[in-house]
Amino acid sequence: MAVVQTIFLQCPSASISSFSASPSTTINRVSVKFMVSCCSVASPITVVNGNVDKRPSERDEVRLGLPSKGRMATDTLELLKDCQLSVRQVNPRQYVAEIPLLSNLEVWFQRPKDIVRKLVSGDLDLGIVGLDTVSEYGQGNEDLILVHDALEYGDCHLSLAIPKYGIFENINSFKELAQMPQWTPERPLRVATGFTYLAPKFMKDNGLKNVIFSTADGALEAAPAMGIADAIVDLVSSGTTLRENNLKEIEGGVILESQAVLVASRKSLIQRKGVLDITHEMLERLEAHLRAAGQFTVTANMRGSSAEEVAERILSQTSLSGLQGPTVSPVFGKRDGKVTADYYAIVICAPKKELYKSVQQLRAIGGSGVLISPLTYIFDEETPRWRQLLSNLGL
Ligand SMILES: Nc1ncnc2c1ncn2[C@@H]1O[C@H](COP(=O)(O)OP(=O)(O)OP(=O)(O)O)[C@@H](O)[C@H]1O
Ligand SMILES: O=P(O)(O)OC[C@H]1O[C@H](OP(=O)(O)OP(=O)(O)O)[C@H](O)[C@@H]1O
Ligand SMILES: [Mg+2]
Repeated sequence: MAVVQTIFLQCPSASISSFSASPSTTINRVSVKFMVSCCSVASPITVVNGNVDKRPSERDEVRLGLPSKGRMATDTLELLKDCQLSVRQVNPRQYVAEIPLLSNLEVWFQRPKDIVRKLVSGDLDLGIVGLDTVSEYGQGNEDLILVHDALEYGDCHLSLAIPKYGIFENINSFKELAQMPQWTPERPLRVATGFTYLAPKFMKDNGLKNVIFSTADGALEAAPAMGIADAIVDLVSSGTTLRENNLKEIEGGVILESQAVLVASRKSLIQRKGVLDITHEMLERLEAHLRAAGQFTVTANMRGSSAEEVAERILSQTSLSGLQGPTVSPVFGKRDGKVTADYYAIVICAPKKELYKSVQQLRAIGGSGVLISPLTYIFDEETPRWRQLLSNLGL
């Protein structure tokens, strides 16, 4: 008969990967139950005869992890607010909050990397973080599913950068860097990075063997000038930090393009009650908002002999097609005692980028009184990402 033991580990930043494997190798025919207490959230992992129990922890609430600090934190709350999913947090030091519109959902504010770790461990069901964080801390774990891969903020890329000066002056591509005779087993290329999974993987995948890595939490860009490293792998967005530190990116040196994403645990989506429904609603709202954010509603009046004739004129112009096509409605007036429609009101959606072009095209075909208003949401019949998610889950 199996013996079950419970051990409590108290660790401020416990990650499952740091300890889950070792006990299972030494304990045979004995079940050990660890309680990992981390930021006041405790969840059991049961190791039965060497196998980690992957059942979701016992709780009824669905948990969404949001960044507690850093540049992603405010933008994430703003995006949710724009989707009418405002987060209610009693005070900023409280790590648990709610979205009143989504009952049975708990919001947990966590560091981005801990959101990914807790999705993997089953302590969170959903999370919003940068793709770079999912890739670095998720390490290709198949339990992590990207529900929405482009939330349109937090844009940056993970890149290899080298000095502009010295032996690197004429090196402009990864290939040239890899072929430099300087890198040998005795004197490898020294790379400083906080991305200790993605950076070595990239080097290995691209065949650069003579390389070693050092890690630091911030201000990596200083490492080459300090003589600690030859190159760095770090996030770049405006490129200012690299420029100010005399570093350059090289062709073939981009490891990952990143922006904020909505990520979920596959296990939670399939097994935990309520997760799929909440995910569906969040996805619909996010898609509807993000689609609308790029468009304006344009209304105008046009003289015409029939709705079809007006529609034909509109459809002859490339920037005026709208979502499904223009809405054309008669505007009735009285002429010689008879009710007639000499004018038609038209409503279309136009991409923000093409706004002025749309107005010019409308004028060219006889449009007048052109009104432009912001669009809040565009709900389609079904979001393609939802269909994709269901098929990914085999549902
Ligand atoms: N310069 C940048 N511009 C845009 N987005 C960025 C930039 N740097 C990072 N990000 C995105 O924001 C996320 C959070 O980065 P941020 O630096 O704010 O927090 P952090 O790295 O967790 O904290 P810290 O830098 O204090 O360790 C990153 O994972 C990335 O997705
Ligand atoms: O291309 P840029 O717009 O200059 O941005 C890039 C910088 O932004 C991030 O640093 P952050 O501001 O998060 O500071 P950190 O080094 O303390 O993480 C990143 O680590 C780069 O250093
Ligand atoms: Mg940072």
